Amino acid sequence: MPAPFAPYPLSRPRRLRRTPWMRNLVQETTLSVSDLIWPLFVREGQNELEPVASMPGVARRSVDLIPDAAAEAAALGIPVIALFPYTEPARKSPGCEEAWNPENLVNQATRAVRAAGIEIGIMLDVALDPYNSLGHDGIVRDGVVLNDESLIGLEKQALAHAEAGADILGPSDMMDGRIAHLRRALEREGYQDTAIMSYAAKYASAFYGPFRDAVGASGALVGDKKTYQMDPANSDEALREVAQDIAEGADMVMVKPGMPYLDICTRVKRELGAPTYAYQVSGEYAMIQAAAQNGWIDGDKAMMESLAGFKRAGCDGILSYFSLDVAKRLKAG
Ligand SMILES: NCC(=O)CCC(=O)O
Ligand SMILES: [Mg+2]
Repeated sequence: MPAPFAPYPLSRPRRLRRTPWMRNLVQETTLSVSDLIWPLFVREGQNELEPVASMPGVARRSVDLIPDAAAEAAALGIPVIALFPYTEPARKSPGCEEAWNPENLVNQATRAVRAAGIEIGIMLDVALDPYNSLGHDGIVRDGVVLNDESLIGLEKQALAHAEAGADILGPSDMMDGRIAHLRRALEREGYQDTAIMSYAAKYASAFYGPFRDAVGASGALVGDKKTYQMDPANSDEALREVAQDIAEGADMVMVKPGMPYLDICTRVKRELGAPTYAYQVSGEYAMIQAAAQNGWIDGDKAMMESLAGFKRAGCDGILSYFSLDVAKRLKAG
């Protein structure tokens, strides 16, 4: 039989796929528990564990339950948890003052984890949307999301989070100049060791829907976020955004969402070489869970494959709602 292409039969790629040990030997990337950041939702009350309907398997926990979740993550080797608040509507305002309340939910939860002596990193978002009655990440006046005025609030929020004990701040607001502004404030106030993981290339995406449900922001948002989050059509612009945040003092950078933007992850890692993370956002999680619940895909396998994709694309780590399940699977081997 004639060879269908020149190297065959000298090259038979299937040789390297014959057995599990051979497949392990030639595996190019590995997903490890140390790649994972686990987002958790915090709510008011005592001993409350409230499922989020649009995110099967995800719940909002009252502050008192956060240390147990953190301890479980730490025991599995997950390096970082990220805390997000479900803010009661009565605590939201156009001025977003709850964002820098030392006693807001994420600050309380951070202190509770610290008080319990759990060895795990804590990341807190810096953005005004969970606290804004208008649902936007910055201060709104006459229908416009104001850039420089928003930085003043973001600075107060960042300092309150650093004071509460956050190890990593995640500015997710996409205002221009926020990283330099926050970095200077942190230096000035003595928080020089507080790391910044910038949501540097954050797209105006339809995949955030379930998250807004989880934090109670779905009803609040007036209009859309296209004047500050990026156009999904753009790639070079992401490189400029990320380079700017690194120059302004970001220690780590993030691409968000994840799966539809793996090309951006690859470019950012290759061209800028910074510690690069992807956020596998709520809509990506919900798609996999919904299909799995319908029996249309094997949810566990799809979960592991989706995270392997981030590593192959060049990411150093992933924020994923699957983190706990992934860590358990990796431990089981
Ligand atoms: N700043 C954090 C998010 O906006 C998360 C979005 C999502 O999971 O859909
Ligand atoms: Mg920017």
